[in-house]
Amino acid sequence: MSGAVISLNAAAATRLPTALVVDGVAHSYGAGHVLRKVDLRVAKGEIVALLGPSGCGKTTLLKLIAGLIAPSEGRLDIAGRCVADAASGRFTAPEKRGLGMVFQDYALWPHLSVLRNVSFPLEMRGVAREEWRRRAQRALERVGLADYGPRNPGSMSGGQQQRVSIARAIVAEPSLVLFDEPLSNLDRDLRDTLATEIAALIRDLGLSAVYVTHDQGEAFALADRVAVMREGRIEQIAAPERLVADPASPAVCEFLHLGTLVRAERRPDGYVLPEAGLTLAADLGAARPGPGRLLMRRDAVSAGPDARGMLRGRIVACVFRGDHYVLTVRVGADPSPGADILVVTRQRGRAGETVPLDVDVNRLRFFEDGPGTSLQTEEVP
Ligand SMILES: Nc1ncnc2c1ncn2[C@@H]1O[C@H](COP(=O)(O)OP(=O)(O)OP(=O)(O)O)[C@@H](O)[C@H]1O
Repeated sequence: MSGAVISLNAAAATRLPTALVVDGVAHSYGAGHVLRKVDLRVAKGEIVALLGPSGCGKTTLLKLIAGLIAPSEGRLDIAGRCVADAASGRFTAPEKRGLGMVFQDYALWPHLSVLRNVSFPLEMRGVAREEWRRRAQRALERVGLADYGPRNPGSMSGGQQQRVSIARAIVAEPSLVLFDEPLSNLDRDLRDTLATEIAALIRDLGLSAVYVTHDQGEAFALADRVAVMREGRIEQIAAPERLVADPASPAVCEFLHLGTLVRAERRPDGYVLPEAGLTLAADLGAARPGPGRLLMRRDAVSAGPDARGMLRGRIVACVFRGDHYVLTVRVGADPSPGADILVVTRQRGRAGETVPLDVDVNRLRFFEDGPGTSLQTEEVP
């Protein structure tokens, strides 16, 4: 996206308060809660992605922010103004919240030209004709569609239509832009390009955004912070690098595919893996002993001719990933059922082959059992 920049008045921008505050917000569509006391703050100029599996409540949270539904508990502030408060019954209609929205299905009016689709939010506010024409044209230039104003949206590709809806979302320079899986109908290459462009656009314009996706790559490419959601809660919110380096729970490890999670018992002299019937020796000093899950990051386990062979395992599967192979290696002494560990290698492995493995115990991460830890033990490569 290139062209003229629609810029916020810098002095006004610095005076704006936090873009969004979600305070103890809960929601249910009927019997069960689909959102449970969610807290979230989005700073001015920040992009936060809501990432999580289907049904975890991402869209419900976005709809609450948009004003398409009302919270059953809690309060929402946008740009320092309360827009919903369950306790007092306060509720501001969506069109009065000062938001831009981009949906998965573009939501363009087929009977209006591209320019009129983009100018619609300005026309609704009573902006004079010359002014809305000029600003809509600038927004189209900003998304790389300067010459498309007179066209009909139906005659454009999916990617172009989504650019039109992005132009419409930013034309009124809202303090907050909401994105609901905007790229999921597009092919992979276009998704990567548009994700980068959306992030640059939001930053150039000094806007803030909440971006719903179930695609980790997309979330990591464009967000300053990513909120990993699970079962109606935010399990962890942090910068992408921090999520990977310091995951808060087994569920976050599973969702982000950070490695293999195996059941383990932590003891002062190492980790006992009951499924494999073996112990990984490590000096764990004063760490509290007990049962839990052990994250074996892919880069914590190595296989191949140079491995000293702390463990031995049998290759169960080998998947080629373009520039590396992912082996599933079953470790364990009979009669234990064995534990499957994912290992990244440069060489193809054959199913049935026995391989020596090295484990860097300093790169393991242990999660004590407790409320909230996931029961799922295997990671999908
Ligand atoms: N209008 C509705 N009436 C009843 N239940 C609903 C309604 N909308 C959503 N739900 C339920 O609320 C839960 C959360 O749905 P939500 O759409 O927020 O999840 P999501 O994380 O956005 O999922 P997806 O990625 O599949 O869109 C799901 O169990 C869903 O079935």
